[in-house]
Amino acid sequence: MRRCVAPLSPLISSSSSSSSFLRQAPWRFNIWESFTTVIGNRVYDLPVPEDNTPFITFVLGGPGSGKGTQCEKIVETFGFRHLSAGDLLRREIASKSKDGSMILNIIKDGKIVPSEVTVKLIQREMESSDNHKFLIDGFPRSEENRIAFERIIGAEPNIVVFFDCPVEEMVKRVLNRNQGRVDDNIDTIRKRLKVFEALSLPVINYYSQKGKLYTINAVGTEDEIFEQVRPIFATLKVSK
Ligand SMILES: Nc1ncnc2c1ncn2[C@@H]1O[C@H](COP(=O)(O)OP(=O)(O)OP(=O)(O)O)[C@@H](O)[C@H]1O
Ligand SMILES: Nc1ccn([C@@H]2O[C@H](COP(=O)(O)O)[C@@H](O)[C@H]2O)c(=O)n1
Ligand SMILES: [Mg+2]
Repeated sequence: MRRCVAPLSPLISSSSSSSSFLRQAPWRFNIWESFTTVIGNRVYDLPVPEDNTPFITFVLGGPGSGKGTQCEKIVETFGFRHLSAGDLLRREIASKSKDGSMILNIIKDGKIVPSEVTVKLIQREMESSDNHKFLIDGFPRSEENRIAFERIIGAEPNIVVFFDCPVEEMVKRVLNRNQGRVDDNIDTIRKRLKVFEALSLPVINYYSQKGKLYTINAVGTEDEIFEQVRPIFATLKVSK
């Protein structure tokens, strides 16, 4: 069935905000319809759930590859909810929660926070969200992250988008970011790149083998890169 609806937000927010959807089996999440949605004067095909089942996109890539930048564009164009694992962890530090200082030390060292901590933060955001189309940015960073998500959330990603960027470009972008992040210095960047290669690349390969991976060449202007991203979301249709 195809319907023309505008604006986007009423489509994706729903009256019943059940938190039990996360506990359902992932193979039940495949009932989707395609709607034609008008945003401004442009028309896109969007995946729209028939009910409140989540549509989960993992967004992966090395430090500074442009995940956060492209997620903002996906949110603007396709109305997803953006959950950055790094931002959730930084919020814990800022709120001085019991895990805050442990998280800060790990981030300064470029290492990975225990999976249970990160997944619980993601779970809280997912369960309280009216929007069930999620971009989970910077997660999973390791096989341990991936397995903890499957165990705690009880779901797998529908798709995985990987921003493939050369190391020199990532280093240049991070060093120019200027957002006052404690990990945006050359020593921590080196450590993060090692962690990316040793722990994150195996996860990317895992999703490639499962046929869920979309690889984006992350070199170019932000707009050029988004033109590679756009068709992934514009044509997503999950058949009944
Ligand atoms: N295509 C691009 N060309 C040049 N600079 C870019 C591009 N995309 C993003 N940037 C800039 O590079 C920096 C890193 O981008 P961003 O924060 O989106 O990366 P990230 O993958 O989320 O990194 P991290 O994993 O460290 O959070 C930012 O300052 C951003 O403005
Ligand atoms: N799944 C994750 C994600 C992030 N971290 C820690 O946060 C740092 C910053 O993450 P960004 O995505 O904002 O770059 C990262 O280097 C890790 O220390 C994590 O532990 N687990
Ligand atoms: Mg980021």
